[in-house]
Amino acid sequence: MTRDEARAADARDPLGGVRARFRLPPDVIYLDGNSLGALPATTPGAMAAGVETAWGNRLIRSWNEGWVEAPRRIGDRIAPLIGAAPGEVIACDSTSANLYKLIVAALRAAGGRTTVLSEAGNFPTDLHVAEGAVAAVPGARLRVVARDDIADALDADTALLLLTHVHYTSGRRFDMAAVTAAAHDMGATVLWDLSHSVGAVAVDLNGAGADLAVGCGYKYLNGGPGAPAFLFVAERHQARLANPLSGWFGHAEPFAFTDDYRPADGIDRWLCGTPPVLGLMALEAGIATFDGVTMAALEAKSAALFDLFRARGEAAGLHCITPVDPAGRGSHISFRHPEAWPINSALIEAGVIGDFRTPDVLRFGLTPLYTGFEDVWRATETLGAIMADGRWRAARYAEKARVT
Ligand SMILES: Cc1ncc(COP(=O)(O)O)c(C=O)c1O
Ligand SMILES: Nc1c(O)cccc1C(=O)C[C@H](N)C(=O)O
Repeated sequence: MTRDEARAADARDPLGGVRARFRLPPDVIYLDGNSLGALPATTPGAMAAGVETAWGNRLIRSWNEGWVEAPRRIGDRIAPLIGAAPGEVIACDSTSANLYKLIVAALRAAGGRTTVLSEAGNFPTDLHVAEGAVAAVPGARLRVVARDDIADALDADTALLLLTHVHYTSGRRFDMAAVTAAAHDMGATVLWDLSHSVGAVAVDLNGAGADLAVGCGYKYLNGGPGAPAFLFVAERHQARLANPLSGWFGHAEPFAFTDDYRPADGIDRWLCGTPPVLGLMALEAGIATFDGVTMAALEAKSAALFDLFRARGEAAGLHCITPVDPAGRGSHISFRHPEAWPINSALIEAGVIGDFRTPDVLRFGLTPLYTGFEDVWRATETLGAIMADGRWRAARYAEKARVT
């Protein structure tokens, strides 16, 4: 594809107009929306109004004017993006905290089964939180096996299978329906981490018979740094699972101010403390960037961006580690190169923002709401130039940053 052909592809892209829903700096090509989504154009105004009017003028009255329902309202807006029904999703806490709540709850309801099974190389917080969660449930243990050994490791003691749907480095995607069915055949519950899936690929939790899920608000949902996360509990599990973080916002009647804890019916019981209202405002504006956009359209564009990136990245001398089959991957593309760190640093200096994942992965987010074909063409042109002229060998690119 030539640059003109990339421009032509942008001109006929049905999602081309959606880019205007974002404020992107003109001097960079942003390919890290899989880690921190771009700023939606409406977010500054929504936040300013929320601060000045709702907080500044309406003050505490705002709790009854939309604030207290925000976790549930926003959960219901996330639901269609992940194949969930209204009342099955709530926006709250961080992904890590939501993992803890659901892992402990699932273990306590597992009828004597004691094992949480997960994948070696899963996103660290999933394994770290699982380690802490099993320590909180007497007799429970965490078993971590290689991806290819998961099916065989499911057994009569598996209480919970904890997997990340789209892997954060390789981008490999599990077949949610098949894995869920295999776990159910063994009598286990499944908890899916959708952090790299929500807003990136079509997810059909109920179609797959999924039990539990969590996911991030600040990546493809464009909710802003540290945005509230979300959790999903299938309707059929809602009455039997208890939130171990039994805070007052998950109480049936928080404002009855009782000494005893009585959980709310339905998804509201997964709240713990006072919702972070300002963060929820930004998350709501982020989710609105999906209005009128189908996941099928996003997936189709992501696949086309991927093909262009892969061909030109490999031509530049990098080895693509993300599966070629669109059904087997998410919406980012990763390459392996022993000098991934300095190459990524040189790219950032040249205005192409992707990221590095230890030890040797270069990762680029393809976010079809605001990434175009010419962006990919220019980014890979820059990558090719950096590889050809070897500028990444300069000493300054070797310096490590605190956050990668
Ligand atoms: C798979 C996965 N789970 C969880 C998280 C993050 O969790 P938290 O938002 O609690 O830091 C990330 C990214 O940070 C992730 O990639
Ligand atoms: N949450 C992050 C942060 O606070 C700082 C830097 C990066 C992140 C990320 O989201 C990392 C991301 N989950 C990943 O897949 O690598």
